[in-house]
Amino acid sequence: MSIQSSELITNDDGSIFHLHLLPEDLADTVILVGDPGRVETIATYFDSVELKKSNREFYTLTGTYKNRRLSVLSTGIGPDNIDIVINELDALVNIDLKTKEIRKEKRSLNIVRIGTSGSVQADVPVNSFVISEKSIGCDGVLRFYGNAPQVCDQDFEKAFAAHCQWTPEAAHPYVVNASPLLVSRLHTEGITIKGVTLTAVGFYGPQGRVLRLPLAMPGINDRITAFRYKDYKVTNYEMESAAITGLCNLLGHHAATICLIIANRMTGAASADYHGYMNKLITYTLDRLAL
Ligand SMILES: O=P(O)(O)O[C@H]1O[C@H](CO)[C@@H](O)[C@H]1O
Ligand SMILES: O=c1cc[nH]c(=O)[nH]1
Repeated sequence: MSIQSSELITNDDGSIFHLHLLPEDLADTVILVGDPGRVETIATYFDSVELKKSNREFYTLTGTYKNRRLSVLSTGIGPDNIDIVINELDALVNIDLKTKEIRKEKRSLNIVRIGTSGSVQADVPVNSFVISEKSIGCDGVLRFYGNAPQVCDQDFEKAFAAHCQWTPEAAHPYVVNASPLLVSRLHTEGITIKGVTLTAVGFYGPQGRVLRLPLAMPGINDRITAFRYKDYKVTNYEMESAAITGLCNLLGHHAATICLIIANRMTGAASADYHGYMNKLITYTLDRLAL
């Protein structure tokens, strides 16, 4: 049965609606970044570039690094964009865009986010590299998908919401696991830290920042810092990891996030050399993916 044109929109050239990509434009390993400028930075390390396409905040570049074909794509900021990006990446590989029929043989992509992030633990300092072994989604995106509970750790969710006194007026947090294969490929003892990443739906209030507006959950960051579940503690805040991981788990793709800590919310420190360390994180990650 084919999907209606209103549900899966394509452009005049046959490309998918927002990403403006054709199936052949995409490598099996896709690096996601928030900032379109970071796509160009990553490409400076490539041996060759075969394609550049952009629409809105979605800038895609495909090329090779040490003979491995990779695509790099900017998502812009926030989990709402992730709903678009992951559904469209999946459609590119698992739906025939001409007939709009779901393919019988499914393909799995490796999707790795390279991001920036704020630490919520004094012992996870600025300039460290954190791999999100688990992500806690406070964004609500996954809650719109009927089979979401199948990929969520509901005991962890309940413990987190109870400890943090999470308001029922905000979306109930969901907890998802990164691909163990990608986590072990990206992790090196002494270089990366495995952690639990909180995906917020905004940068200010949703990450407990107060400028002129009071918080609905005062003291939330202290409760997040103190939270423990089994051997886990929350390490960092960003804005995409849980939505990427949750949707990839539902759709059968492998996903992981690795972030540079640019701010420490507990000590008040900010990275003095964010771009230098981002370059180090990029080359580290490219080398791990090229193995
Ligand atoms: O540096 P990127 O990848 O954009 O990631 C982080 O930075 C943005 C906020 O400044 C959010 O997208 C957050 O997730
Ligand atoms: O504190 C931070 C830093 C980067 N990105 C975020 O989302 N939060």
